[in-house]
Amino acid sequence: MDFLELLGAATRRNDSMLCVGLDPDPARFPAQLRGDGGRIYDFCAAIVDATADLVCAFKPQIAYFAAQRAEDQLERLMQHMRVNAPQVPIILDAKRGDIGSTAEQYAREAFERYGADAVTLSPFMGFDSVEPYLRYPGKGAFLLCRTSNPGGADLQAQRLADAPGQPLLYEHLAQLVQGPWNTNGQLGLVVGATYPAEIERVRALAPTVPLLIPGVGAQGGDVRATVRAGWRESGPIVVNSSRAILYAGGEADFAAAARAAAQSTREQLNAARALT
Ligand SMILES: O=C(O)c1cc(=O)[nH]c(=O)n1[C@@H]1O[C@H](COP(=O)(O)O)[C@@H](O)[C@H]1O
Repeated sequence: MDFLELLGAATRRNDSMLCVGLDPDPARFPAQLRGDGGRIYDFCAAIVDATADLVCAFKPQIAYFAAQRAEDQLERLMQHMRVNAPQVPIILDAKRGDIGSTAEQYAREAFERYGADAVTLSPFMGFDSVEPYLRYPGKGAFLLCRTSNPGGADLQAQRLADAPGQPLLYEHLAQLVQGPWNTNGQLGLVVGATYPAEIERVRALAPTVPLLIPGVGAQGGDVRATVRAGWRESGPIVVNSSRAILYAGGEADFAAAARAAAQSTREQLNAARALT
């Protein structure tokens, strides 16, 4: 099954548009797992097992593993998800972006070393920095478009004076991803839940591509406004929440608390969709 089929199947099966982000910070682990970073796998595997029937995707953030010299634990976690939650696609959040020859190595890392179903990429270096990922049939790539952070507007909201219709940079990117860049239907866009008006604009310009939407939960994005702006019958959304789910509990009950938080977020998303 390719990424889009997996995403569609998981969304239907679990009746969920929620992606649980795996951003493991050992300083916030429950006491029994705190320590030298050696228990990252155990923490994340417990979260995966507690939420696999509630999500449409998981999104491990590679920096949290690399910073702890824990890439081996990310490999084990990817394997764990493959075996224990094979129906849930995995988006490796690495936000890579480099010249073609280096992008080939990053693509190998994401799809061959880690076995991800999709990645996040920065499109700043242009199409030839994205194309190596598209050589992997069936794999997905989400390009940063209008990100959830306030500084995202510094560049993304700049007007392109010499492009037809003078779009903003993020609008131009949305058009490219809906059109000429999306040669095999593998691309999606990242838009922040913190900017629903921009989500709506991106959705108007890119009506069918999947949108990865982080920013609900810890960053305060509004669930209802996010779904209203981004969800369409023909255009899936993957709404990510990381810290608000991972650290919902804190102590021995962390996995159960994460499950309850995931369940509540999923229900809020579905309720918002029912009103749309
Ligand atoms: O690409 C991303 O996933 C991403 C894009 C964006 O615009 N904003 C954003 O927060 N993210 C990621 O989404 C996650 C958000 O985490 P929480 O704020 O804890 O829910 C982090 O892993 C971020 O790196």
